[in-house]
Amino acid sequence: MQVPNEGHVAALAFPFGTHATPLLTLVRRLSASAPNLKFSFINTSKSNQKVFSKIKPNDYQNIKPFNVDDGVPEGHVFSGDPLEAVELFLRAMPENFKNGLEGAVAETGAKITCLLTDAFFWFGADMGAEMGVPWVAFWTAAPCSISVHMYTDVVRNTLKGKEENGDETLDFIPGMSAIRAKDLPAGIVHGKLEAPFNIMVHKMGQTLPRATALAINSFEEINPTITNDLKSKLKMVLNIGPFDLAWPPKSFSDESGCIPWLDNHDKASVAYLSFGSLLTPQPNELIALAEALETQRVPFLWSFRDSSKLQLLEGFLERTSTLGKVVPWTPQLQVLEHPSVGVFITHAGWNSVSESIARGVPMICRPFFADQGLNSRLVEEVWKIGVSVEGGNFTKSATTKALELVFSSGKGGEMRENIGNLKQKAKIAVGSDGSSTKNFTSLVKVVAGCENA
Ligand SMILES: [O-]c1cc(O)cc2[o+]c(-c3ccc(O)cc3)c(O[C@@H]3O[C@H](CO)[C@H](O)[C@H](O)[C@H]3O)cc12
Ligand SMILES: O=c1ccn([C@@H]2O[C@H](COP(=O)(O)OP(=O)(O)O)[C@@H](O)[C@H]2O)c(=O)[nH]1
Repeated sequence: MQVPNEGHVAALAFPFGTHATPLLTLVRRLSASAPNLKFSFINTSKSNQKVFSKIKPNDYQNIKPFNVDDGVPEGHVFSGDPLEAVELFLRAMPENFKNGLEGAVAETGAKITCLLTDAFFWFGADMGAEMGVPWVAFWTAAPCSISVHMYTDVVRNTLKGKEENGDETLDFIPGMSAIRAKDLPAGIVHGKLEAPFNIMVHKMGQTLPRATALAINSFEEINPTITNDLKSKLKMVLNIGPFDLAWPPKSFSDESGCIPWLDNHDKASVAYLSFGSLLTPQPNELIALAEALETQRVPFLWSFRDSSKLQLLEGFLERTSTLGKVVPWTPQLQVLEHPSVGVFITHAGWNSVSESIARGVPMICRPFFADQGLNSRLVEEVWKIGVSVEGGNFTKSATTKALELVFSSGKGGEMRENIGNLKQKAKIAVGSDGSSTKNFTSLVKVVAGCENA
């Protein structure tokens, strides 16, 4: 594809959770398709160090990181509340990004020709308008969750006064008839509606119609009804994923020897556990998980990021040293790809759910916050490719029941068939004539400033 324009794209990253990593992957994909473009990746220093440390300098020749203020005062002592860093950052926006943009233009000598931001940053609409450039919003979660944020006012008005136990369904929103009020992210109908993060996400839902394009790390066929509804409300909706299928990493690191360990196990026999980059279950749930795995003698590979909590499992780790393996981090894509992995016990973060679908691994979901409840509901009730933990948190009995369901029941076989079908649809979407491939071509044209994208 001919992309004639010299251009300078500013990418603005949300530095928490797994947001900056997929945005950098997208920027790298765009840079590979449009080598004439310059990219400035504007993010906090801490998040830039994390995401750029995972790739080789040769992999980002036209991409330059710029660091912005994270809003944390000099000498600040954190309370331990994970929301504190997020709210300090939100207070620094959008001034910190305006300063970042000025720095990028000054250093490169090239004015910005396209604004590509995490979809959270609703102010991209005003910034793009002031600069006279397209604003492309990038949503790193599922189409379903962006939809509920666009319908927030409708949800609030429709459910007002009706919500008792959260079982009310959103059948008044296209594609949402299986979703309950209790599955929604906080800040829509439950939680602190006026908390800074929830105000930001509410404004996002109201402002997205001003975006030139909304890019999503998903594929149209995963939920056609929601995709078509979003297309009826937005200028351009471009599902361009799953990224890890569309643009697979060339290499990976397996410092803990996960793959050789999996090689010694039978097909579909291992439970893989991971709760993303932010979360570790509470002690009682960790112990319940361990008891279920040990009693059921299920081989397990456990990505356990908070080493300070490992001592909770001391006896368990000794007794199960020949049954399971606990590591601080795994090459998750390659682990899910391995034929020995039979189930993914997950928090249902979108990247993890998408990666599990792309590799055909059924899930046991234990959502904690944000969009995880939504994703878990889609897994269990819409796509029928896994289960949510009964009662909402890990107990020995609920975990045992979920493991038996996936590994040993007819329903488990149905889940494997259903996720195999979704995996096939994902592969077609990223194929040479697939919907995600076509959408990515359109996105390159928008970002490169080509007319009639
Ligand atoms: O890192 C985060 C810190 C925080 O205080 C709030 C969130 O919220 C969300 C979020 C909220 C609402 C929604 O509809 C989607 C996401 C965060 O997004 C994370 O996105 C991941 C995909 O990139 C994944 O879906 C995780 O489950 C989300 O936590 C992060 C934070
Ligand atoms: O041991 C691990 C655990 C997680 N991940 C990756 O971390 C991301 C987690 O993103 P997700 O959206 O699931 O959750 P979040 O981190 O935002 O809570 C996914 O891409 C996983 O492949 C990984 O590579 N190794």
